[in-house]
Formats: sequence, C-alpha cells, structure tokens
Amino acid sequence: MSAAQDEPEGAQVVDVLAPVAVDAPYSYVAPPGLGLRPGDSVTVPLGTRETYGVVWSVAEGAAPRSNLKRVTARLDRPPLPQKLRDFIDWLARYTLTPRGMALRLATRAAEDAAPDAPRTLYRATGHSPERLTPTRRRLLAAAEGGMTFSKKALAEAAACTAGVVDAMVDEGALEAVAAPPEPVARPLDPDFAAPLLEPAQSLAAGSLIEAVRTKSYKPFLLEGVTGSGKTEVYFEAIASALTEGGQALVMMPEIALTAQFLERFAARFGERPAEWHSGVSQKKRARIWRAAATGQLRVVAGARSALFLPFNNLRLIVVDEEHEGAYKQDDGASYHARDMAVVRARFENATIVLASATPSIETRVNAETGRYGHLRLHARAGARPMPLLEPIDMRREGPPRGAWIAPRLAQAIAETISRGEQALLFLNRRGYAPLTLCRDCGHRFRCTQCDAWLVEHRFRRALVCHHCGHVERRPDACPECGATESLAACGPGVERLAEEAATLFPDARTLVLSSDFPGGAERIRRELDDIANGAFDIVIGTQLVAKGHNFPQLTLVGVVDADLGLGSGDPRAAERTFQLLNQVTGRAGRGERPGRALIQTFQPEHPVIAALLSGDAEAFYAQEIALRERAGLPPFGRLAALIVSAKDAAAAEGHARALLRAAHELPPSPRYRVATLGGLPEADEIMILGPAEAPIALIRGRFRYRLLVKAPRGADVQGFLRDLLATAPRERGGVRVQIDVDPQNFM
Ligand SMILES: Nc1ncnc2c1ncn2[C@@H]1O[C@H](COP(=O)(O)OP(=O)(O)OP(=O)(O)O)[C@@H](O)[C@H]1O
Ligand SMILES: [Zn+2]
Repeated sequence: MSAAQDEPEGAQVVDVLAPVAVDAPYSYVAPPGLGLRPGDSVTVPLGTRETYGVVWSVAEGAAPRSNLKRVTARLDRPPLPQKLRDFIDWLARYTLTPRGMALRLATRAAEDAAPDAPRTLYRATGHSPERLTPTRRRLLAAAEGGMTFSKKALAEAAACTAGVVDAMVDEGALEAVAAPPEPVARPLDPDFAAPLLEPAQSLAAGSLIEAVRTKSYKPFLLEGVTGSGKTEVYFEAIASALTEGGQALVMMPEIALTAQFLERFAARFGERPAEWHSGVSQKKRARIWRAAATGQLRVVAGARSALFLPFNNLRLIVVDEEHEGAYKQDDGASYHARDMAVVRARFENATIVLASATPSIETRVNAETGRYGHLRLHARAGARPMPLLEPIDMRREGPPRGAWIAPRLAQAIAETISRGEQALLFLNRRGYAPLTLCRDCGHRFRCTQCDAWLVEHRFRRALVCHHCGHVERRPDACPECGATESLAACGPGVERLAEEAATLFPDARTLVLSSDFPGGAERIRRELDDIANGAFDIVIGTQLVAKGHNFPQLTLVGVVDADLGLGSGDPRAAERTFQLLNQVTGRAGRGERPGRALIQTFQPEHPVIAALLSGDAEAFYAQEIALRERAGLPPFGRLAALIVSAKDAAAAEGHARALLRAAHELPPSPRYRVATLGGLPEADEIMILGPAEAPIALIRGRFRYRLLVKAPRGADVQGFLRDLLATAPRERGGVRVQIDVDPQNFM
C-alpha cells in the first residue's frame, strides 16, 4: 500500500487483454492523461517483450499497486466496441479458447493499420507539350475536362506506359495533385435497382425488413430450393439495414471464388461491398477494419473471420449456404462461424438470416421448434422448373471396365452439347486416381506421415497426400519389387474423368475445375466466369462447382459417384451427401432451358439417394431428425471431442486413458453428472466414449486418439471440460490435447 504514493495523481489501473494464449487480462497502471476507457488499444510490456492489448476494464478509483507494470502508450485505433468484447468473452468460454486467442481473431487484422495514404492524381494543365506524338495526344484527350485521374487509369485509357504520364508532367502538360485516400468501399444505394419480387419472395423479404427495422434480435431460416431467389430476398434485408443507417455482414463459405456474387450485389446497390477473405491484402484489411469501426463502411461480404470485425452499428448478418462445412474453423481456435454468427447477432440485437436450399439438421430443428422464424420459397423464380432427376443404376447399366461414365450419361452429354448447352460432370475427388498400386507385388503407395493413400495427380506428375500435402514424384518402377510398367491407378479423380471425356468427346471444349491447380482463387474466378459466359461445353469439377453458381447455359448435371461419402461412418454422412447432391444438381436449368440430372449410383434405394431422386426433402429431414433424436445426437444432445495426439502412439493413447480416468474421478458437480465407467448412463448424465484411434489415426506424423463427450442438452459441457482439464495429468512428452466443442468432422 505504501508504494501507492509513488504513482502520480490521476493514474489509472486498467486490465489489459493481450492477443496471446492467456485466458485473463493483466493489470497495468496507466499514466494520467491517457484517459483510457474499455475497448481502447494500448501497448504494454508482457514478459520480456512488448505487445499490444485491449483495455478490458478500468478499475475506477483503485490505488495502483507498486508492482504493476505500466502501459507504454495508447494506440491510435478505434475502440473495440463493448458488444464485440462481450462476444469475444462468450466465444472463449464456449469453445474453451484462451480469451487472448479469441481477442486475436478480432484484432489481428488491425495490426497492420497504417494511416490511409494520400494518393497522387493527375490532371491536364492546358499547356501543350513541344512534341505531340499520337500516344501523347491520346493521353491528353483522356485527361481532358478538368477531372483528376490516377496514373494507372490514364495509362490504361491512352494505352501507354506510366512513363509517358511522367514525361508529360515534366513537360508541364499534366500536373500532379494530392488527393485524399481512396475509400475502402463506395457508398451504396439501397434503391439503386430494386427488383420486382414474386409473391413468395415478397412475403419472406417483408418479415426480414420488419425485423431489421424494429432492431430486434431475430434469427430466421430462409429455406428455398436452388434458384428460388434467396439472394434477391436477403438483398432486401440489406437494403433495409442501409436505409436505417446501419451495417450488414454477409458471410459466404467460398467468398474468394464468388466474383459473380459481387457483380450481382453491384447491380442491386450500385457498388460492390467490401470483400473480406485471405486473398485481400493485409493493408486493405486493416483499412476495412477501421472503416467498419467508424461506421463508414456499410456492407462487408466475407469469409468466417469477418464475424470478428468491429462494426459499430450492425443491423443484419446473413449466413449464406448456412449448412456448409467450411464455416467450421478447425485449426487454432475451433468455432462454428454460423453458430457464432447467431451469438454475435444476439449481442448486437441484430437480425440474422441463415439461408440454404438444404439447411443443416440443427437449423431445421430450430426452425421447426419456433426458435427461428422459418421463411420458405418452394419454387424456382420465374416459373423455371426444378431439374429432372434420374438414377443410373451402375449394377445394371454401368460403364465398361476402366471407364466411369455410363453409356446413358455419355448419350445425354452428347445430346446436350449438340444443342449448344453445357454439361457438368461432378466428382468430389481431386487428382487422377485415389490409389496407386503395383500389379506385380501389390505394393500400395501411402503417406509415411499419415494414415492415407497417396493420390496421383497426373498433370503434376506427382503423388500427393491430401491430408498433409506431402508430394513425391510418381516413380517409373515399383519401389518395392522394382517391376516396371506395373503401377496401376485405381479409381477415378477429376483428372482421370477428363481423360475419359476427351476420348468420348474429342471436339468438346472441356474444363477441369479443381482447387489444387496453380493460379489459386484468381484462376478459379476467371474460369467460373468463362463457364458462365459459355466458353466450355463440358465442365468437370469437385464440390467447388456445386456452390451457389449461376451458369445460364448449363442444362445437364452428371453425378459420377453419388455413393461417395455415404459409407464413411461419419454421423453426418447422410446429411452432407444429401446437401451436396442437391446443391450440385441445382446448377442445372437455371437459365432459359430446363435442366436434367443423371445420378450414377450402386444403391438407388439408399434413403439419401431415394430422397434426392423423389425431391422429397421433407421426408429426408423427418427421418434424419428422428434418427438424431433417438441417438441423442445434436441438436438433441451435445458433443465435444478431445483429440489427443503425439509422435508416439503409446504416449497419445496413455494420455487419452488418463483423461478418461480423470473424468470419472471428478468430484460431484451441481452443473453436470458423469455416468459411471462401464455402466449404463442415465438420461441426464455425460458419457465419455473412447479413447479410440481417430478414423485417420496418423496425420502429419502424429498419432491421434479421440475421446467423444456425449452429453444431454442441458448439461454444462464447458464446465465439465474445464474441470477435467484442470484436474487431468499434465501433458508430457509432446502430447497435445485439442478440444472441439460441437465437432462437425469426425476424422
Ligand atoms: N424476383 C426476381 N426477378 C427477377 N429475377 C429473379 C427474381 N428472383 C430471382 N431471380 C433470378 O433467379 C436466379 C436465381 O436466384 P438466386 O440466385 O437468388 O437464387 P438462390 O435461391 O440464391 O439460389 P441457390 O441456392 O441455388 O444459390 C437469379 O438469376 C436471379 O437473378
Ligand atoms: Zn500425409
């Protein structure tokens, strides 16, 4: 206490959370005059280094203890709003992520914040240069009229190099003027091009607009068949948020690939929204971050990390394709962006729309029980019919050995392209062949670091592990027996399908679309554009092509292997397959002409395939929901996974067993009950399954064991996990425990 006098009058004690793996803010003393408030960003010493952090609370009137370190400086950053800080606290508690790491999700993008750089623009002075070449003449013509232009724009308009612009400045024919920085996004006009909605669309839009207007936290499921105009409908909700002076966030699973969406948005609102994903430069992201905090930026379309932007007046969140697995973040902090979007909306008192043609079981149940509003569009827009679906029974009319396209599908493709329309062949498998083996000795190529076969990529002449990315050259001889010409590719990937298509349709313009080709998102965006513009007759693709795209000339979809993924033993296999196949067949017939889809399957009677073929989504949902309810699976019960991994299999298994023991030795808690080991669990008890080898037992050289916590809906799973980790033995020998609350992936 005596040291308190050391601090000058007016010094503050503040709790600062740093963006590192700690769970609690630390106290610091801030010099008088900083006038810190919660949400402010500061720099502080932490251990031996200096870091930035966010003031989590200010202890008003507290006398600083002498041992407190000092806040070094205050950063020039807009404050992190209270609602966002509350959301971060909540997310950290729910997902068992250290709070500092949860904070980092929200502040990482701000780290690069450089002040917005002013730009230099050019305009004509009226002086003519001494020598007027045709190029110079074009340049001066482009700069005419007293307006200012960027150097790039002038050079482009005059088809000359930037050097010509410089030369004209030297000669006094152009002058440079300083201009304010370019805005991160231009103003949007909610009335720019409002569509004429159809009655069902209008009804759905009305409910959303009402919710946005009354500023009420209200989740909606917007469920409409593919091509029903869900996008048009939620655009009206965005327009309403804009009219109200608020902000809107649209989350999309593959935003980096959806140039089409941005164009559509611009056609509706006059300008594009701000884009937010890993392909956007650090600097740009820092500017978007700031503009979201000041309210200057009104609409962001982004990947899951956009959820952590510091919006200052968020009125609407849209989660497009809400059922998509891509919303689950699995490395580092593991959270489900769709679920967390609902939580964020609650903190913000915002409206939230989950849009899908094939909602997740969780969301469907929430809509059926009335927790979410349920808006439905039962038919395609513009009276377009749904595609006609037909099975191809591979047992009776399959292709000849070594081929993958059945005669009837080949026939349909031929007819389609002869009419000048497009066909899409869907196979959710990258590469040439999923397995390579030696016909002489039976040797199979597998990854040494993972429990997985190596996938042949013939274009790259390589064998690739799809789990860890390991690449090796495809040898000419078997490494085991030395035989040459003995290596055989087993099963098809998209590259092999392309080979077959080229043989069947040598004159067709064929494109393979796959995420692993060089060129990244840029290339895929361009290719998607080309498809939409009719530059190809046959498109062969993985699930990349299934997502939300509009290809007006596409009238035939061939699903090459509908059974792929059904036999995986994953509790979500049925749901995922149903969603994916609906999505991909939904690409057919979105333009003027009706669509058709042929489904190659060995089990046309399988409930998932049957539901798809009959178009009876209701029967599928009823059955799948009943199944989950009986099994106590989400959303009727809760799951959490503990993945224990180590370089040494015995160490991983040993630690997993120790965790299991610790769980059963926990003292009784009023918030949860743990079932006795080996006994039959009561309805209100938490059960721990395993440890079992994870389905992929080895990844990146680490052996993995899994414990699955299965709990009734009302149990405090997080409380249980926290208690368990607090009493469990220390992780030694490189053992890692990863916690996944609400796991989506059971690999
Ligand atoms: N009211 C409307 N007036 C004119 N065109 C419309 C209208 N509603 C929808 N459309 C058009 O119908 C097509 C499908 O609409 P949209 O992409 O919004 O459907 P969706 O339900 O989002 O589809 P998906 O789930 O397959 O992505 C688009 O080309 C869209 O412009
Ligand atoms: Zn591997």
